[in-house]
Amino acid sequence: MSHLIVHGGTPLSGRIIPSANKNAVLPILCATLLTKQPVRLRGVPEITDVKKIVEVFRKLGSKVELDFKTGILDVHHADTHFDPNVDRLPEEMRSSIMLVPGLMARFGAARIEDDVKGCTLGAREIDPHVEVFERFGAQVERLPDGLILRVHRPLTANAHWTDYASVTTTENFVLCAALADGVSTLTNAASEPHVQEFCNFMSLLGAKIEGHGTSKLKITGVQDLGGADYTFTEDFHEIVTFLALGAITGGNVQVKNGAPEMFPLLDRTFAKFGVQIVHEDGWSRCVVDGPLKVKEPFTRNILQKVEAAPWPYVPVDLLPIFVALGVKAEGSVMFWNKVYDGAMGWTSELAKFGAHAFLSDPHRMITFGGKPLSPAEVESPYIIRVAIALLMVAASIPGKSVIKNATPIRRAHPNFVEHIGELGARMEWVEGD
Ligand SMILES: CC(=O)N[C@H]1[C@@H](OP(=O)(O)OP(=O)(O)OC[C@H]2O[C@@H](n3ccc(=O)[nH]c3=O)[C@H](O)[C@@H]2O)O[C@H](CO)[C@@H](O)[C@@H]1O
Ligand SMILES: C=C(OP(=O)(O)O)C(=O)O
Repeated sequence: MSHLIVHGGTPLSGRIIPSANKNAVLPILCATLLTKQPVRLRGVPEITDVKKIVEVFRKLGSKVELDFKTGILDVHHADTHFDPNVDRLPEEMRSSIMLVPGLMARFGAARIEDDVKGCTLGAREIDPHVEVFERFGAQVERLPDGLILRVHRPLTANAHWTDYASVTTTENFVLCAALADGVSTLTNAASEPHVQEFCNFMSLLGAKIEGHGTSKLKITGVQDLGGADYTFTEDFHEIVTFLALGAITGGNVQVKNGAPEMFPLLDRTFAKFGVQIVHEDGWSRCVVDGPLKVKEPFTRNILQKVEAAPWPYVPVDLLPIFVALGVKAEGSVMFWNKVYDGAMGWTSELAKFGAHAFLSDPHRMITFGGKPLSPAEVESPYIIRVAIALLMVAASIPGKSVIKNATPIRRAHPNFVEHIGELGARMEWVEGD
């Protein structure tokens, strides 16, 4: 287990270039299984989830050359083999489930391990995925530790309408439909920036997708997909995180941002905490004027609030980042996670800093910010962005804090500590129990 020692109190300032978005990189890596042509990916981040997928590709006989220094990954699934009774897929990461379509399309069989749950955010169902696989013709067999899926190829095109806009279910639908026989449609598709990036990559491989970025996708199956040379775009999660780190420490951070058109709601959310975000010439910067202060709503007797839900709402993965600002900013804010039922239970860790955060119910938390904070030893749940939020609070308090079990950060953010060190952050990893 890795812990982070944070020496807080230094305003973070400077320019920083974000990495690629884990939630775009992983489905794109899984998509490469659908083609027998070589694929080159550029800007691949050095994160543990990427390493796990690459390891499984190598075990299955695919050729992978990966250099994290240049960020270039060459993958060629030419001599790939798979036996669902022998081969296992990576666990403790949600993206594992997106290896299923490639395996089904190539080998007519795939597995889902029971532990494809990823961050401990609450219920993370596999049923919407299984329904998609069944729609494409899969027969499902229950094992003690997972599922085996068998299917005749090519997969059968279909029209499907999901219960809710699920990110990885949408990606799995597109992966299955790309090589299916006929035209498939998905209603209630997810449209997060990483889903859009994934669809762009699929189109580059030769998939025929209409409706990118909307809630209805139409995919016309093709016989084969080709190769590609693709460069990842900047991760909007990292952009928001770096800007928020600048704001919470009273610094001045500028982040490269090639897609400011994705930011209007995020900018307004920052403004609720008294933080102005300025986008200029491909860069975004945070501007703070004195201590953070919550913007009072005009409506009397209601709380300021941040509602997180599937895109185009504020993404649930960014909610903890705004909670950290809520702890710091003077005033009260209600945070509402409309997606997960177990993502808000870390108020007790915030209290160790002296923060006042109240868990109203499994989906809602209220911060009463601006209380005096002091350094503390806190423990992160297995949730990437909560580890970061705790780090943010610690970075804003003069003195030494410890974030125990901060390892999940390494699942999504390459060399995070070194990276923000360039902005003046003073932190180090230590190994322990
Ligand atoms: C690898 C990857 O891309 N992971 C992301 C992906 O996970 P993932 O694709 O697993 O998330 P889903 O969009 O499927 O939602 C996860 C869970 O939330 C619940 N749910 C979701 C939406 C909804 O309207 N109602 C509802 O109940 C369900 O229990 C569901 O199982 O999207 C999540 C939501 O943006 C992010 O937190 C994860 O970082
Ligand atoms: C929750 C996340 O990832 P996963 O779905 O892989 O757990 C995340 O990226 O914040």
